[in-house]
Amino acid sequence: MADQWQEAYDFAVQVARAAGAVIRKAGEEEIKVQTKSSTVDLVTKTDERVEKIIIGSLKEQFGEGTHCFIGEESVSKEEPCILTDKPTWIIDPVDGTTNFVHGFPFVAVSIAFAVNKELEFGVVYSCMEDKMYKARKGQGAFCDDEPIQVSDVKDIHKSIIISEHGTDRSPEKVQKIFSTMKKILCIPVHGLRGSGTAATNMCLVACGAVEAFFEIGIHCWDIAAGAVIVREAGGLLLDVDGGPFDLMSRRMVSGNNRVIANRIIKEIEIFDSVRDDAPIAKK
Ligand SMILES: Nc1ncnc2c1ncn2[C@@H]1O[C@H](CO)[C@@H](O)[C@H]1OP(=O)(O)O
Ligand SMILES: [Mg+2]
Repeated sequence: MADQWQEAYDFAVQVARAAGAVIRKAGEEEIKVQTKSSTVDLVTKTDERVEKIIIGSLKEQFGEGTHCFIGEESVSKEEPCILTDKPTWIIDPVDGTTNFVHGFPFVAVSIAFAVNKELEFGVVYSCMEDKMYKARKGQGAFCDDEPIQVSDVKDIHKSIIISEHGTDRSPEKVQKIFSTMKKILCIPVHGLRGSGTAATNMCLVACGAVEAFFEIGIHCWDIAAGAVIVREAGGLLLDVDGGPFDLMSRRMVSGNNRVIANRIIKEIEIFDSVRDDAPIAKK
């Protein structure tokens, strides 16, 4: 059964490419913006439309009842966000919505597939750059069909680290985020970056452009596909406290190796975040 999910993997690549073309076209037209959890948490008709296209194509191909779906826009309409043992697609139709709205050219379609709660493959299409990142468990990671690998830098002083500011603007959280960034910058590292899309950030770790990406507040759909790509490129995933990575925890460090990841973890000021799979009343 080694190739059981090959058809699904190939189909996910096709669907991501088609979704990216829809996003590129929508970016040329007027974009109407709405907000979700706060005034800086943006959503557009394109996010909803592209998610419907992706889930519609997958349901048509693989049947309605057998596969489950966790999609950013469906979850924000209160559909459940629970990972079960069933084959499950985890989808962010437009990762980097703020970038999309502003014309900042990093926007990704992220599609992952998990079975028995284990990620089988991930596809990230960085649609403005037209770069297709993909990985399947045990088969390596690729960008536009070329194998990719994490960087071999072990000296933190020679690293670039990526993170994001998130959408929570409470001064206490912003203070912790900036305090962490200040400490990392002053190690010192070569640089701090942020592309505005978690999925793309993970691909930048996977292809060796940066050494690590960490964030608290991201959701499972932002990082599920990237998680497979980072692992298959030789990198690792950890919790921000150094423990095992938990896809639903909304916390993650992805690094090229443990030396770099551990050094970053030493500086991270952790703040609370409500798990993706928490009961809806708690969110
Ligand atoms: N509350 C949150 N805190 C931190 N990052 C978030 C977030 N909600 C979404 N993100 C994601 O983190 C990156 C930027 O911070 C984007 O990938 C963004 O995804 P989105 O564009 O799909 O919302
Ligand atoms: Mg996202």
